[in-house]
Amino acid sequence: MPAPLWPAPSAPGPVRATVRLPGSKSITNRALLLAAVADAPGVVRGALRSRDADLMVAALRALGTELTAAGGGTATADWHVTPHAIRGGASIDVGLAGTVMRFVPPVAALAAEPVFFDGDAQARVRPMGPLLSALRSLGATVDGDALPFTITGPVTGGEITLDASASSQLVSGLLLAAPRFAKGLILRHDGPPVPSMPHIEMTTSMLRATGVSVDDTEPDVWRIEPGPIGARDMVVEPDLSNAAPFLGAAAITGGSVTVPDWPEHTTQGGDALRDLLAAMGATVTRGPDGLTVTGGRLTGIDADLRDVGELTPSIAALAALAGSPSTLRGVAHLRGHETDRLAALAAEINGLGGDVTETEDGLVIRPRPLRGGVFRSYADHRMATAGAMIGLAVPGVQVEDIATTAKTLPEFARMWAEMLGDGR
Ligand SMILES: O=C(O)C1=C[C@@H](OP(=O)(O)O)[C@@H](O)[C@H](O)C1
Ligand SMILES: C=C(OP(=O)(O)O)C(=O)O
Repeated sequence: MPAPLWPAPSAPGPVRATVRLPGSKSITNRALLLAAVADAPGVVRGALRSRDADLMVAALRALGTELTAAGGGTATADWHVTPHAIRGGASIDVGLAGTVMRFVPPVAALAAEPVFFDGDAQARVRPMGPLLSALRSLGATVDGDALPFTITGPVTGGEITLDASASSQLVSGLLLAAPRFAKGLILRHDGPPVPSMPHIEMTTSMLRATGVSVDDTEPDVWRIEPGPIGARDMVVEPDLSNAAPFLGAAAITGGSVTVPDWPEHTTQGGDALRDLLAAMGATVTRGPDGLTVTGGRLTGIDADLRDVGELTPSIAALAALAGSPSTLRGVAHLRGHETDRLAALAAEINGLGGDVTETEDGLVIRPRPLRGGVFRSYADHRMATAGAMIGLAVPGVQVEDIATTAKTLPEFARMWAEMLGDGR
C-alpha cells in the first residue's frame, strides 16, 4: 500500500513560535546503554520516547536489563534501569536505528550465548562490516558482514584497527561497551576521515562522566581501560538536530523561533546550527528564554558538513529556497544513512523543479522557483522534515509518510502545526 501523503502546510506569514524539543536521540540511546552495562542501578532523566529509543529499550530488555519508565509524558520518560549480567539467546530488531545496530552488538558480545540481529530492509545495506570484523578480532564469533547476523561472545577486548570513515557509530559502539571487555580496548582508525566527530566526543564525554578512563590524546586512537561504569543519574539534553526544521522555519519565513533549554556547552553536532543559520543570513541570539533564530535574507552557503552530516537534509531544504547557490561537501557517508540521502535530496528537490546535482561528497544546490508535488521520504525522518520545510514556502507540497518522523520525533506533525498556529 502506498504511504499516505501529508499536505505540507504553507506558512501563513512569518512564523513566530517557541518550540520545546524532546530529548536527544543520541544522548538517550547512549545513556540507556551505559546504564544497562553499569555496576549498579541508575536513572536516565528526560529520555526521548521515539521508535529509535523504544528499539534500544527493547534490545536492552532482551539482553536481560530491567527498564521501568516513570514520569515524563508521551514524548519523554525517566527510565529506571537495573543492570543484570548480559544474557544471550535473544533476537534483536534494530529497525533502521544506527545507534541500535552499532551500539548493541558489542554489548551482546559480552554474553556467551548467540544473539541474532535484524532490522528494516533499508537497515540491511547500512555499513556494519568494520564493526563486525572488529568484534571477531576481539574474540567473538560473527556469521555475517551486514544485517542480519548472529554474534556469539564473549569478547575479551584488546587492540584493533578499523576503517570508520563510513560512520562514527562504528567507533562509538565499540567504545561504549569497551570498559566491560576484560582487556579493555585500544581502537585505531585507519582510512579517510571519520565523519560526525562530535558524536564520538559525545561518547567519550559520557563515558568519562560515568568514571571510565578514556585516552583520546592521539588523533584517531582511543584507549579505554577496563573497569566499572558508574552510570547513576544521567540527564538528556533537548535534541538539537531536531531543532533544525523549526529554526529553519524562522529562516525561511523571516520569522522568529525560540528553542528553550539550548545547552550552553554540548557535544551535540546540532549546536552547529547556530553558525550555519547565521551564515545563511539569520540572526541567532541566546537569552533567558533559549536560543532564538530570526530570519533575514536567506542566502546560500558553501559548507563542509562532515562533522554534522545529519543536518544536511535541513540545510539542503534551506539552500533550495535561498537567494544564491550552495555547495555542501564532506558528506559522502550520507549514502549509508537511513537512505542514500544525497540521491534522495537531489531527486526530491529536482522533482519540485529544483536544480540539485550530486558531487562525489555532497550536493550543489542552485535555487530555482519550485512548484508543488509529492516529496518522497524513503522511510527517512529527515527527508520528511526537509519536505515540510520546503512546503512552508512552496504551496502544494505533499510529503509522503510523515509518520516516519516517529524515528526520532513522533510528535513532529503536531508540533509543526502548533508552530504555524503560533505556539507561544
Ligand atoms: O552516534 C550517534 O548518535 C550518531 C552519529 C552520526 O552517525 P554517522 O557518523 O553515521 O553520520 C549521526 O549522523 C547519527 O544521526 C547519530
Ligand atoms: C543518521 C541518522 O540516524 P541513525 O542514528 O540511524 O544513524 C539521523 O538521525 O540522521
